[in-house]
Amino acid sequence: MYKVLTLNNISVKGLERLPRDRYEVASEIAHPDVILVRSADMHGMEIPPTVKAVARAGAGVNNIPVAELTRRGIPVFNAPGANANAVKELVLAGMLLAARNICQAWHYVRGLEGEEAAMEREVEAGKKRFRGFELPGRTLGVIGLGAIGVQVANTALRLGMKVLGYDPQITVERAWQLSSEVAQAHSPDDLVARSDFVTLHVPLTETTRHKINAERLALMRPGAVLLNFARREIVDEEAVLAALDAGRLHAYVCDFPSPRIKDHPRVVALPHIGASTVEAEENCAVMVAEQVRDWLENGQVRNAVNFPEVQMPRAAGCPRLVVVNANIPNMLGQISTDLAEAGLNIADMINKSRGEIAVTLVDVEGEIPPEVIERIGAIDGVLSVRLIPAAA
Ligand SMILES: NC(=O)c1ccc[n+]([C@@H]2O[C@H](COP(=O)([O-])OP(=O)(O)OC[C@H]3O[C@@H](n4cnc5c(N)ncnc54)[C@H](O)[C@@H]3O)[C@@H](O)[C@H]2O)c1
Ligand SMILES: O=C(O)CC[C@@H](O)C(=O)O
Repeated sequence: MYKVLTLNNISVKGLERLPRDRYEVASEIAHPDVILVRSADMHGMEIPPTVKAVARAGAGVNNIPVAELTRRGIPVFNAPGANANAVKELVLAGMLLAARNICQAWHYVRGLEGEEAAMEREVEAGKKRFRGFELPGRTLGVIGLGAIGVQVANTALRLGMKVLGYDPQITVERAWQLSSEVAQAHSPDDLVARSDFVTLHVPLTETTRHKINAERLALMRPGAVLLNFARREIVDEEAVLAALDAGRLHAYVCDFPSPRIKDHPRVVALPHIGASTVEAEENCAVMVAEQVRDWLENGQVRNAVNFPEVQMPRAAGCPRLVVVNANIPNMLGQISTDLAEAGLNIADMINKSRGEIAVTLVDVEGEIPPEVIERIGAIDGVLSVRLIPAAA
């Protein structure tokens, strides 16, 4: 029985992919094999030695100690693209909220008092304060052209906007998806200087922390709108408040409230609901549940942020060894020598590496005695070795 610890609410649709006869899932469970998480902060958490995988039912993994888990030979899975449409829709809503001053106007109306005729007079008198602007012809700058950024860029074009993009590490897959009408910005400075709206879709890393700071805000067009549905720390909040107060920035729309920004009249801060749709929660949970299951039951890796992709069909009737090892010379040689010395024949084998980690799958003809597994586990550089019984 595999034990799965959930640190946040995970959609039932995903959990249903883990059959109850083989998986026990709970928010409190000793000796977990897997941890399923959304936004809970795992930095500083003691991660038990039984853990064989951590899975983020979402995109960002900045709440997970990925480097430490990599050193321990534990894959961290996520769900690339599974919540991208949900975030895209909220970004579009955010552009309209800012362009038409919708939150401020709504707030104004909720403060109105009195009888119908008086209220009508106040409405007509007050509405000029909320005059906005339209999207067609305006320029949207998208920083980060991954799953979300590409969808935001392509949809903005369909709304009649001009779109600039910046992503020096765009993948081939995303480049194929991106409309050829999206113009390339030469740098973040170039992008912010030429945009009426700037939207951020990069992961939080040391490189992206405070990507939008006072210097960059000073380059933005007067009256521009900044949207941040990526992570709070990508923006320097103090600098944003100063730009709003100076009238440079028209609005800051984000998914990350903090005490210092949430009440500013030109800030719209939502409670991290970018991925909070039924569809996105299901997509993410289903994707990571299936990936975790494939890892535990077949040793195959899909969508891990720290492990190589590894796929090998099961050889009929053969148990499988799953070895996680350091990406150094002669690991395969030592593993196959141990098997050969035990008189075991290898039916199929694959070895894939990424950075400091390699994964080796070996399908072996016949039973593998525990002492052979122990010997492989003791090879210098092997981080873990698991035996998966022959597929039924
Ligand atoms: N608000 C929410 O609920 C919510 C939901 C999903 C994702 N997110 C956040 O949005 C981020 C992006 O999500 P995604 O699914 O598009 O991820 P993704 O991995 O598909 O795309 C990220 C893109 O950013 C690019 N990038 C990285 N560093 C960059 C830099 N310095 N400059 C320009 N581009 C850079 C990468 O090349 C990649 O193409 C996530 O990491 C997460 O933090 C928030
Ligand atoms: O799980 C959530 O609700 C937020 C997810 C989002 O921040 C992500 O990075 O995918």
